Amino acid sequence: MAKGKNKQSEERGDRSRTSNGHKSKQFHSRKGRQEEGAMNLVQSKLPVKLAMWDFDQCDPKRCSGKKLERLGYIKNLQVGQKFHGVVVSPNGKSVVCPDDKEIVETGGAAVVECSWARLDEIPFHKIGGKNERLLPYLVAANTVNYGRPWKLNCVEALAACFAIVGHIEWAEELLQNFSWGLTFLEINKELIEIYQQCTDSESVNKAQDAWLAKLEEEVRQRKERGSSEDIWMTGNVNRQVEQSESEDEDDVEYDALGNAIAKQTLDDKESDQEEEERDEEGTEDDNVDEEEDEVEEEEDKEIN
Ligand SMILES: C[S@@+](CC[C@H](N)C(=O)[O-])C[C@H]1O[C@@H](n2cnc3c(N)ncnc32)[C@H](O)[C@@H]1O
Repeated sequence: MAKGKNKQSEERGDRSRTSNGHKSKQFHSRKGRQEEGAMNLVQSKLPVKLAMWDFDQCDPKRCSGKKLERLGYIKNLQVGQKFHGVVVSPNGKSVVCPDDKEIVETGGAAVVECSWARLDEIPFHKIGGKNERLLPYLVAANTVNYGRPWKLNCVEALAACFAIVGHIEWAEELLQNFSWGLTFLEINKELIEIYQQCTDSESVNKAQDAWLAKLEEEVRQRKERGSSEDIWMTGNVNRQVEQSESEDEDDVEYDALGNAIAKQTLDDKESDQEEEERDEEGTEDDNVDEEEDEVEEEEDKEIN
C-alpha cells in the first residue's frame, strides 16, 4: 500500500521539476496557494466571509469578536472600509430576513465589535454598507447578557443572521467554540424556526410582533391565575428578586424561558455606568471563563 502511494508521490514530485531540475512554475504557484489557504483560515472553516470593525471597547477576554478573530473565522475591517454582505448593526433600519440569503452567501456577514454603552462613539457613517440590518427579537445566551433580548454579542449576532437565512450549520460552527454557545440556538429554537419561514423583513417583523403579543398574553394569564406563588411558572428566582424590587411591574417582560427581565430595546437609554460594568465585569461564573480560556489557549496553539 505504502509502496503505491510513494510511487505516486515520487511521480508527482518528478512532474513538478523542470528539465533543469528546478521546481516548475506550477509547483510554486500551487505551493503559494496552499500557504495562502493556511493563513486564511476563514476560508477553510466557513464557506462565507465574516468581518468586523473592532473598536477595542470591550474586555478582550470576554469579547466574542476577538475570540472569533483568534480562531481565524473573522477578518478585521478598517474604519472607512465598507462591507458588501449583510452588516448586522445597531445602525440597521430593517431586520435580517430569509430573503437576505443570497447577499449572505455571496457577500458574507459583518458586525460592529464595540460596547453597547458606547454606541454614540461609533462613526457609523464611515463603516457599514448597503445592507445594514437589525436583528429581530432573540434572547442572548452569553454569560454577560444572559436572558436579555436584542442585545446579542457578536458571535450570537452572526449566528442569528446565518440561522435566519437558513444556514443553521454555519451558526453551529461558530457557536460551538463557546461553552454557552449552542444554548443560544436552543433557547431561541422555536423563534428561529418561525423567522426561517418568513420572506422579507416586514414578514419577520410581523412574526416578531406576534411572538411578543403571545408572550404578553401568557404573562397576563399567569398574573390572572395568581401563579406568582408557583416557582415553576415564574422561572428564574434571581430574576424574581429583580422584579419584586422593581417599582413598576410594567418594566418587566418575559423571555422564551419564562424568565422575568427588564424591558429592553436597542434605543434604551440605560445608564452608561451600569452598562459599562456589565460589559467589563459581566456576571459570569469564573469557572466558565477559565474553561473558555483553556479552549482558547488550545485553539491558539493550533493556529500557531
Ligand atoms: C455591541 S457589540 C457587543 C460585543 C460584545 N462585546 C462581544 O463580546 O461580542 C455586539 C454587536 O453585535 C451586533 N448585534 C447584536 N445584537 C444586535 C441587534 N439586535 N441588532 C443589530 N445588531 C446586533 C452588532 O454588530 C453589535 O454591534
